[in-house]
Amino acid sequence: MEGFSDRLLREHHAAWEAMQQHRFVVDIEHDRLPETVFNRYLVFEGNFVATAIAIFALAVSKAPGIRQQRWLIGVLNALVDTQIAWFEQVLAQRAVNPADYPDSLPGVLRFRDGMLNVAQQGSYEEIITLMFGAEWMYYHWCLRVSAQPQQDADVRRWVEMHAEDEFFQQASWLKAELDSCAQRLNEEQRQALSVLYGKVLQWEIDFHSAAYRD
Ligand SMILES: Cc1ncc(CO)c(N)n1
Repeated sequence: MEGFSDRLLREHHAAWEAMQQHRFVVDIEHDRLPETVFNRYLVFEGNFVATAIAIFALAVSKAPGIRQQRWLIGVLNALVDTQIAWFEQVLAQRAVNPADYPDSLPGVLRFRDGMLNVAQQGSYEEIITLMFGAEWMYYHWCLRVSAQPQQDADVRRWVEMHAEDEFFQQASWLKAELDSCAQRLNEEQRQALSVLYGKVLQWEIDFHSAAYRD
């Protein structure tokens, strides 16, 4: 039988494909992403790590048991240590000053506030839907693009970080957890999660488009 996560992928195939073929993704695939776009994206992403920490912390507090909490705390640890450190190092090395790239753009704010509001107001299942939406999509484009070369070592590393087995395990855990959560929901609740998943993909598309603003 089709799992719930595969149902979401099927129901939102058009938005999924729009993200997989987003200008940002295809520019990296063809090794032609403008440096200013990547620098701006790094600032937006670095700021989003703080939001992601808040979202995963809310998931820990709303999780149904210790098994889920143990895994999610591992994710939090990676965000707080490895990810934050990577952004500090890469922004310094590229001499990118976040103040030069204001992130109060509609696409960035909708993504950040949309995700954070759902995490604050919503259920554990909704938070799992958010993060499955973000990570499974990201893993897939990075895996495809990692087969092509990127000259900029930071762009290359960024793609690799999201095509590696560790990130695949994280995205797969969210997928399996969502399938398991959905078994305990009625059809109306599943429909609501499907609507939410569609929003996440659209928020992602708009977030990635925002990096092109000059
Ligand atoms: C904007 C965005 N979406 C998804 C991911 C995957 O974690 C990410 N790092 N950034």
